[in-house]
Amino acid sequence: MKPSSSTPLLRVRGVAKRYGDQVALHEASFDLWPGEVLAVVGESGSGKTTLLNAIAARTAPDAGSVEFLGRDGLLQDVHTMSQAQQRLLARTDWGFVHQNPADGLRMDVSAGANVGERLMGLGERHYGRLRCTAEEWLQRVEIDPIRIDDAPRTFSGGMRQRLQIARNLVTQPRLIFMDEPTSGLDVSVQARLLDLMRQLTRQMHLAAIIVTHDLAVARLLAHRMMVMQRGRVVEAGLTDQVLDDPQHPYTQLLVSSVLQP
Ligand SMILES: Nc1ncnc2c1ncn2[C@@H]1O[C@H](COP(=O)(O)OP(=O)(O)OP(=O)(O)O)[C@@H](O)[C@H]1O
Repeated sequence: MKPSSSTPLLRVRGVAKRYGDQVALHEASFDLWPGEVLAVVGESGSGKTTLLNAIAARTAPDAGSVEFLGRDGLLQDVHTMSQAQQRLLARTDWGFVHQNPADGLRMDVSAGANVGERLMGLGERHYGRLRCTAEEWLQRVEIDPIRIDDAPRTFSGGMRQRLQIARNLVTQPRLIFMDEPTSGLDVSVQARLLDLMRQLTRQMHLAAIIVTHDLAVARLLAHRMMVMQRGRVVEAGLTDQVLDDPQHPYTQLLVSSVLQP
């Protein structure tokens, strides 16, 4: 398809997934624009992670299409590309921040190597440049560069998450997927991480899809949100509009349960 100013970064149409008899995801469709942050919210088991994994080509959907706007300006279906193309996308234009940092980091190699690895994957071999870029990125995510040779298993939970973000952003991706990036962290650590994520997405004009069960995360980070219940998108819209004036009874319940003391 030819690019135009009305071409989204990501075009998702009718994506569906079942596990055996169980429908985990009914047809989901949406567009995501460059620099836009979309939150996917809903209770446990509502299909958020299934949707995220289907979009990020981590699992194959049973139906539907996911098209991504390449640097050549063309939309390409990520599920019909070769595995080599998918891998290239995953380590260049896309990032994936896991809920558990151990799934996204190499816990026993140095922080510097964790950040430099994606650059090396793109052909950078100059040790001095790799180290310098890793130091810059540690600083950007508020990790003291003095820790560059330490392994993430010696880091706190918040530091590990920030390192995961640095590792993903070093290749200047255009889209980042995040699966419950702040859950399991102390409230003050969460607040700092959210602040950092907001700052980086804005500075880098980075689009993001963030799966969260926490409406406060959506409120703080997302331009738009989608609410899921039992595998269906039941409401979607601008974040403030959805949270301040929820239309669907399930969204109303979610919002009111947060407001209750
Ligand atoms: N690999 C799998 N095999 C079988 N069923 C699965 C698998 N993955 C997910 N499911 C089922 O699909 C449904 C949606 O799960 P999913 O993990 O997408 O929900 P979720 O909203 O991300 O939940 P949570 O917030 O708990 O991670 C659930 O009923 C789940 O049990």
